[in-house]
Amino acid sequence: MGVSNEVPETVQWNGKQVPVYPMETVNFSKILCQEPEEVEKAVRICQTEGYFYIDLSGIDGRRLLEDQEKTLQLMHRFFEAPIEEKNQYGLVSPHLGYEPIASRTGVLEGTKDGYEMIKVARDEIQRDSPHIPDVIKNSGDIKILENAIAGSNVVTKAILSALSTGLGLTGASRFECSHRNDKPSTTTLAMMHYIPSDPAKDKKIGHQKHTDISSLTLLFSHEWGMQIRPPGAREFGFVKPKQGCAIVNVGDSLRFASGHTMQSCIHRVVPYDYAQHRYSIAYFLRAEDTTMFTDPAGRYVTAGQWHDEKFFAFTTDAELQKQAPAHMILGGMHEPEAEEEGVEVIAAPAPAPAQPIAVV
Ligand SMILES: O=C(O)CCC(=O)C(=O)O
Ligand SMILES: [Fe+2]
Repeated sequence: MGVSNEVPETVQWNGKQVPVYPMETVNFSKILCQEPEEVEKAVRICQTEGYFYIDLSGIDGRRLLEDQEKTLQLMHRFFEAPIEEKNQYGLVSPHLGYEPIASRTGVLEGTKDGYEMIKVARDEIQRDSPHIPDVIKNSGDIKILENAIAGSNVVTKAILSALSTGLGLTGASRFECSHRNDKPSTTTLAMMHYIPSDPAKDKKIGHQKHTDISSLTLLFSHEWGMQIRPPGAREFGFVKPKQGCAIVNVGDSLRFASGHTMQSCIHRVVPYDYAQHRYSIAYFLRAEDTTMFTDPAGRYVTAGQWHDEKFFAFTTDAELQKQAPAHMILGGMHEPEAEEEGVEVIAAPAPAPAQPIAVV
């Protein structure tokens, strides 16, 4: 089934009408029971769109919503702390530690990003003395982070399992078998704070366009700002935060593991209300480091290598990033030409060079 081009709603933003794209909703309680209709629906959505709301408002999911509210309070305390305290360990590895504002390319040409972020890896929180800044490391904090990670793991694993079932995968070919809980991976909880910014004058703005490295991303935010570009769509549009729901994105690893039949969701973040602070929590469920995939260039790579290369492309300066193969930032997803990006027209990605960019 194709993606509908109908956009039922628009909002006035940055001097023009911008679409608000519809998103289907998958019910978590039904997925937990692997109800065939819901499983089929999840598979169809992943193959055609690559994003959906997951309804967590039932008894099985709402404790996770409560965990996220507690995580939000912890984030406020963390982001209000002095920079030396937030940066106590720096960025220990790409999926663990603190990244200050302007560490990456921003959403507009010539800008840096407009968010700071603290990441707590799933593997790390289970160590005796995890690298977590002291400001959020008392026993209550650790429990909150642990609950947020464990709850997000249950939700994303249930979805992954439903997708395996829906595709008729059995035994070792099921997706869960490359996402085992006790095997090393870059799976992580990323907590982000976007600063207020005005696209007309500020130079630290939003979050650049990309697809996620992950297999599945579970995203929580109360504020507007997330924009997606549905497969084949000519422009970015907003997605509405929906009460009782999180957003699920298909990322590159699942796209690759599905033989490139699932859609990786192209998205970015822009300041919706220029005066507003925005907070988001993303759980990136990633494949075991040693999982092998064929990437969009036909290379046989490990999940760990794809992660490191793409992270390097995200954080390198804008000029070098343009030299990265276009398939790196967008996971092999294609965009229609002459796109209108919704903030200003940004040059189409440079043609892919013959060689992939260096591995960090
Ligand atoms: O902040 C958001 O809503 C999205 C963040 C995001 O896309 C990411 O961290 O990969
Ligand atoms: Fe993302």
